[in-house]
Amino acid sequence: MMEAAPMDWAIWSAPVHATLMFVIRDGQILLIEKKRGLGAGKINGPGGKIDPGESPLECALRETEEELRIRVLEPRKLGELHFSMSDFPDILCHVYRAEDFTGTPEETEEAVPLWVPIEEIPYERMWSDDRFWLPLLLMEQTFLGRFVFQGEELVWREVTEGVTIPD
Ligand SMILES: COc1nc(N)nc2c1ncn2[C@H]1C[C@H](O)[C@@H](COP(=O)(O)OP(=O)(O)OP(=O)(O)O)O1
Repeated sequence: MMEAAPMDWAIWSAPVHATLMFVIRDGQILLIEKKRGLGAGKINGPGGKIDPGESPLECALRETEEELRIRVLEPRKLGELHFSMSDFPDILCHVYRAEDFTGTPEETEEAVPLWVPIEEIPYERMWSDDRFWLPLLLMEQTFLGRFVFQGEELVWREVTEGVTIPD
């Protein structure tokens, strides 16, 4: 892991904005096995890219409904992830947590739902940044994560907790 940031985050901006949604209930977290798109084959939360004219919250709700057929209730934004990528446009990702939803998670063309005990989160099957911020979301702490990837290898990271997160 490099010591100094390999880029100037003060002037960084992302061409792609996206979302992730994590539902936590009864000591378990609702994850997906992603069937297509960026990160296909990995375990992640439901989510996706923000459409033109859509707010981050609207996107997180829409993507969760499209991928799992559930409607999340009272989500809270807890974090932001800034990804500098080598072979994909950079991404700013808004991260939400919720405890309740309507409907029953079901497999779709995009995702397979997975309920996992929070002590058994399969980080080895997830993007390698996740282990550095998902524990904060589980503790209901806010966070700003900045990550530099070369391909799928995480080469630099910085995670700040307890920050004020914009909507
Ligand atoms: C680089 O590290 C990442 N880590 C994590 N945890 N999640 C990531 C990372 N990079 C992207 N993501 C998330 C953000 C989004 O939820 C998805 C990517 O969105 P996707 O490409 O699937 O967007 P859709 O709009 O659903 O796809 P289509 O364009 O195919 O409709 O991954």
